[in-house]
Amino acid sequence: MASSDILLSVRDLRIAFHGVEAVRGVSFDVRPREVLALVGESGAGKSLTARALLGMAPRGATVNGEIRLDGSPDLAAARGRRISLVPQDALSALSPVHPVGDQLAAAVRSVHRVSRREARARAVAALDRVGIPDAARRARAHPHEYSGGMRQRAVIAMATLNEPDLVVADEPTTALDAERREQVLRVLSEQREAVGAALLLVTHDLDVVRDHADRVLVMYAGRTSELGPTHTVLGQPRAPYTAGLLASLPQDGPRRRRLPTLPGTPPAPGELPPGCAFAPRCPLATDHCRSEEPETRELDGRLVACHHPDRIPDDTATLFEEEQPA
Ligand SMILES: Nc1ncnc2c1ncn2[C@@H]1O[C@H](COP(=O)(O)OP(=O)(O)OP(=O)(O)O)[C@@H](O)[C@H]1O
Repeated sequence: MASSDILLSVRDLRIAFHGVEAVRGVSFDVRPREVLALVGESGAGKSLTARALLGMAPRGATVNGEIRLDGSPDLAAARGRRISLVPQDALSALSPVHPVGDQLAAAVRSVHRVSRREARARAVAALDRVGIPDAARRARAHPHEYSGGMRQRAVIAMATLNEPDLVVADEPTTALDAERREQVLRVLSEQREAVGAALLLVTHDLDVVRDHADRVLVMYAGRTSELGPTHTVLGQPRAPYTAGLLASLPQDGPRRRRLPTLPGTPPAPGELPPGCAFAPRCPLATDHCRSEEPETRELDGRLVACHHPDRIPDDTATLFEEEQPA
């Protein structure tokens, strides 16, 4: 693939706390305008990975590996301009003491040499674009005067205002109810497309991945479990962990199933088992899995880290299925 097809490249990203790695050598590319979803259970390292792209690793974290934007490792100037963040909690992105419109106008002026009046007009237009009703008046209100969904839309307006190349959205809808979630994801998708940005979308929700992502990176215990086009990975997973996540989704059908069907919990960073970190929860695990961690390799149009990807049945749900007596 030509390098111009790659907007952002991440190679062997490792993030450690006190010498214990929570992200253990993750590599992926983000292509211009694509939506790449990062999924996995809590603690997989999704947020750490996403925030490392913005230089926002938590205090005490040691970050190693290579992150390049358009081939350049010098990301300092790009962060906040060419790469922007939509966080889980809009209140963490907005100052409580300034009107929302002022904050958006300040973001405009941090990048463009325009008058205050022009910056303000762009801020109001951006709020209008994300569906804030009566945007000119609302621009004068403070964040606490907005509903949760409106605040999240205002943050999307702020994150796309300066036409970044990449938006990083870290669980952008977790704090919202189901109806608002759909609305906020739609607004995010519209604004991203309008400015021509790529999106790295951190989520727990495979339905969101299916509906919004071109490709998906499934993370487990700080590593890549599976990475490839969404329809390939979710349509016919080759990592038992992906199959387990899919099996845990509520499904329609004649058979009633107990949920969640993926047994156990992921290991904490300092408590990894020997071999494959997923082995203690994996119905396919062998002695080989319990002694040697699998490398990622290419298979059927995706990357997968598993010693036995060929043993996954076509009907992947049966791998973890627990039928209940009717
Ligand atoms: N500030 C921190 N100090 C120490 N360890 C941390 C810190 N932040 C994260 N970790 C460790 O890294 C692991 C991965 O964290 P991360 O926030 O990336 O998980 P995640 O996949 O985004 O989970 P969630 O879906 O719950 O947000 C955590 O389980 C924790 O062990």
